[in-house]
Amino acid sequence: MSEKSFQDYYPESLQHCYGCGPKNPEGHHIRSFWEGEESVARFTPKEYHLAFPGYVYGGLVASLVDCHCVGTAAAAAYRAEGREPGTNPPFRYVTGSLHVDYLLPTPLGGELEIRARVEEIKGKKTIVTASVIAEGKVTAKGRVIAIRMPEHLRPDPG
Ligand SMILES: CCCCCCCC(=O)SCCNC(=O)CCNC(=O)[C@H](O)C(C)(C)COP(=O)(O)OP(=O)(O)OC[C@H]1O[C@@H](n2cnc3c(N)ncnc32)[C@H](O)[C@@H]1OP(=O)(O)O
Repeated sequence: MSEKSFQDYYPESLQHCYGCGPKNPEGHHIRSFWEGEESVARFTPKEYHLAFPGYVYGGLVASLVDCHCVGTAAAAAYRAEGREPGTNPPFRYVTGSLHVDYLLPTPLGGELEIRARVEEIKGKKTIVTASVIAEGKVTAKGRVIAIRMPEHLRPDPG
């Protein structure tokens, strides 16, 4: 895929996240994009991502919600300022809170779609909600409170 994802605009030093870092060879490489007012990520779990036969491990589902929503918070911050992603100063967010409701078992074997919406931007806090969709059904819903990364956690202050 040639289009740049939200995560491709993270500063290089922050591209190693296990969930979404493009530069983590062992990671999930979650990639998020705008589709109008929603953001979308697509991910196909591997056979070993199972919880019980035929269904996806809930921790993986939570990771998909987490990284997709945190990436959406960063992308939304650029949008709110009318700036292109990747322009300086870069926006960086971490997870303050991650809540997931598992509505149905998520079937293993096909592509999952994670669709998110920004509910609120208030100072350094952004609330993002997400749905995980498999075979046309919403199997999980999530809510993330993403917080602007504090200075002391930044590997590349600026
Ligand atoms: C970009 C990099 C790769 C992507 C990362 C992928 C996602 C991740 O896995 S990140 C790793 C997991 N998360 C962490 O390790 C974060 C650990 N926690 C922390 O560092 C801090 O507690 C942190 C940064 C979340 C908040 O600290 P701080 O900046 O001092 O926040 P603070 O000023 O107290 O609060 C700001 C606002 O956020 C809210 N808030 C802060 N923490 C939380 C929380 N845990 N839950 C809910 N709300 C919170 C506060 O209530 C406040 O809201 P309001 O403005 O409405 O009063």
